[in-house]
Amino acid sequence: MTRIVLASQSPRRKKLLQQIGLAFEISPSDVEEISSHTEPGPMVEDLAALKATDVASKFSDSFIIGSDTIVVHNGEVLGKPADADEAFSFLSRLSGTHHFVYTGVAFVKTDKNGTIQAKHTFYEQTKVTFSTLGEQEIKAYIKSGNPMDKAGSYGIQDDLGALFVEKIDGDYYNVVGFPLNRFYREIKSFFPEFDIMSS
Ligand SMILES: Cc1cn([C@H]2C[C@H](O)[C@@H](COP(=O)(O)OP(=O)(O)OP(=O)(O)O)O2)c(=O)[nH]c1=O
Repeated sequence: MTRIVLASQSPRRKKLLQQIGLAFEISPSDVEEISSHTEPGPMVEDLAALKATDVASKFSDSFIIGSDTIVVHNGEVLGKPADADEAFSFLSRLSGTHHFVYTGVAFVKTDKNGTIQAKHTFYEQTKVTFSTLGEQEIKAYIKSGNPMDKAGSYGIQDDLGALFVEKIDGDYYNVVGFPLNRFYREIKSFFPEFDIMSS
């Protein structure tokens, strides 16, 4: 059976793929995350493909999955905050307004010689609306440490992060970092040999 490799260090992505019963290995990529694309959708697809392709060079006869998540507020991309001050600035901007979370996913298939046989990418978008946050609430959340490794400085799945989200339009799991429903649909269309339900 073809080996499945998740090219990600994200504990959330690991948990979500375990949740659907997929058997996979983890091999994070340390490729520099720079894209020439400026539109968010193509940008996250490109970054996901960069990660998957980087890891693909180490695995023959494998199916490699890469992913990337960003937050876009008023047309501006918010990645992971550099420090607590930037986390404060990001969360202040998200307060009382909506933003979009984009996650790109890339599948790369390698053959027995390690050559890339197929590559497929897609992205999913979810609209998230925050309620109005007070300065003290933002500071308390930053103190918990949870925002620091997350795009836009929050985790919808965090104990306190969840309190800020008024509503979402789209896939919740896309916000967490991996769009499970779209992933399933794309696999069924493009790689029907992967029968997730009986893997
Ligand atoms: C908006 C949001 C993001 N995130 C996370 C998902 C991603 O892990 C992270 C965005 O950073 P990414 O660069 O997409 O991923 P990563 O660095 O964690 O892992 P890797 O590059 O190895 O795949 O933000 C949440 O966990 N919850 C949220 O609500």
